[in-house]
Amino acid sequence: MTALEITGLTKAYGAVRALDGVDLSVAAGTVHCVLGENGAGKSTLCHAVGGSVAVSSGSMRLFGTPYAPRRPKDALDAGVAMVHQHFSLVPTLTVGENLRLLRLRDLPARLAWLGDEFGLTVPSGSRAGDLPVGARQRVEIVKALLRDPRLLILDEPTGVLAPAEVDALLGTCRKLADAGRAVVLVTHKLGEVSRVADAATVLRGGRVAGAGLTDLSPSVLVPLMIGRPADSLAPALAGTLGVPAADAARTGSPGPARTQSPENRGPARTQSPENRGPARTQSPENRGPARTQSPENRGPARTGSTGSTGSTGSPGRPHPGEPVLRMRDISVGRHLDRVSLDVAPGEIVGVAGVEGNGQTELIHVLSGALSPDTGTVTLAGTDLTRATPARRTAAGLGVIPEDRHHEGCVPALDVATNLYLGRLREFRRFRVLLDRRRMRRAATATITRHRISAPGPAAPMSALSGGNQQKVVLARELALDPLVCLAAAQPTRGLDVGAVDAVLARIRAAAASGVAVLVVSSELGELLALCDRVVVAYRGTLSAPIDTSDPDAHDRVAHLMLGTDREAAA
Ligand SMILES: Nc1ncnc2c1ncn2[C@@H]1O[C@H](COP(=O)(O)OP(=O)(O)OP(=O)(O)O)[C@@H](O)[C@H]1O
Repeated sequence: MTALEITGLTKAYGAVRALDGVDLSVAAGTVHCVLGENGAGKSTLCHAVGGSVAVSSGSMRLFGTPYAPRRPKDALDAGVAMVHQHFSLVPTLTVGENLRLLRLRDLPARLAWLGDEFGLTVPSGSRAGDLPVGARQRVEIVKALLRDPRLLILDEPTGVLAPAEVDALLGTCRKLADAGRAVVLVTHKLGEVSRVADAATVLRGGRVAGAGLTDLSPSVLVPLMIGRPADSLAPALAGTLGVPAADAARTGSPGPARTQSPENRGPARTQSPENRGPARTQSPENRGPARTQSPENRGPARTGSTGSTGSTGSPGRPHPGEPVLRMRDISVGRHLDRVSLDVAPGEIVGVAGVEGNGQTELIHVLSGALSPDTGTVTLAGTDLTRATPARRTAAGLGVIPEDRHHEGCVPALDVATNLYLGRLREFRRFRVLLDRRRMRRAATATITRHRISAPGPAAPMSALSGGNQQKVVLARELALDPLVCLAAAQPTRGLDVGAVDAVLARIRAAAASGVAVLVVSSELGELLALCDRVVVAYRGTLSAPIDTSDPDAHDRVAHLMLGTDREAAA
């Protein structure tokens, strides 16, 4: 039986054809993945099925019956539930209050059923806005499942989940499918596709590039998604794609080079030292200031040294440079307990950890969204502990927040303004007027350079796909002048594989030009490939830094993340 049959679906936003004659067939009892690069039309397709976007033409059938939802309620009544890319919880209400807004008569019984059947529980008494994004996402999933849908649509649900939560969610998808329901899952992670999908459809530029695919290997899917072969991507992407590093190694692709020179290319990172990419920082050639011509890398004179987070300089590493970012004794409520962290110019330090262990608060302290109870933040000797965002920007601190839809951009403003937020005075005319034409010209160049898929610089941010909104935030922070330190939370979350490749290269280029880089990520493989050192956030504390060239780095970090190192020590 076909659960969902879509024929010739078209949706135009002005000149942009978000969907252009899309056909899709999802069989009952299956999990069907929808893939494609940022802006390919995946969310628009989900919204059309979920009743929140009115299509221009085309038709749908749901379990054999004509289906044309005009609003989300029509979809819900027909048994279609959707988990959106952006959160829909009311942040000021508790989780329980949010769930009661659904007006389901037997809510406690349904919650108990979800707990028994899928192991899904929610912190009913917590304020939704206080939850880490992973927990919020879990509540969104519970909200959708409470309605016991025949068709569940999940638009990139796993980006914010910890590995164990991803496993649980994929298990839930499987159970639903095995019970005769159907699941449409949008994801950028090819590892998830091969684990859970029965079939996949790839969209490209609003059209179907591959329909009903059952060979779900990266070598088949990647070219359909981004128009170039899988082996053109760096193996550092293995973690992000969710494919085993060995898969990437088989493709023989270039290594996680810190610079673009061929000498710096190498094989995939695995746990054995032989398979490590080449020394990323040891040779002076790799550290050179290599200041590129792009505006992203303009900045003050830098040492180009790979510094240290302090305690554990490993043998063979160059003499660490003086840290430029110093966080000292930072405490935030019960989230951070006297945490200290240093990053030197040219160094990439990663913060690993299961979500909810203080990483979010660490970035909030850097962005100024949170004032620490104790401690100081200094950048190049300037105290920024309680500085305004404008002063942080002026000091050269770029911050890419975790929840960029709410914290990183202003959806109602145009793309150009979002690209230059905090720097608008550069485009002033006669001190007061904003020279929009000049700003939009500059924005157009940035849009092209960063391959942002947008109708133009004057388009509202809300018209961009999730991944492209993220690219705008990244482009803005990388373009700070000076850029002394970049703190990026989950910088590749929600990006397609080609964009992840480009973002990692940009972060490496920034470090190569002397920028101190702090990356918070739940992608352990990505952190190990990208960073010089990794510290692990666990229950509000940070571990001593682990050198990523240590052959045991992966295992050590994994143990620290789970707290099992303490058990072993005990
Ligand atoms: N409200 C809107 N107004 C104008 N254009 C829009 C609107 N919503 C989406 N678009 C455009 O439609 C196209 C498809 O967007 P969509 O969000 O469906 O992409 P996506 O495949 O989900 O991308 P991502 O992986 O980044 O989430 C994009 O070019 C986007 O800019």
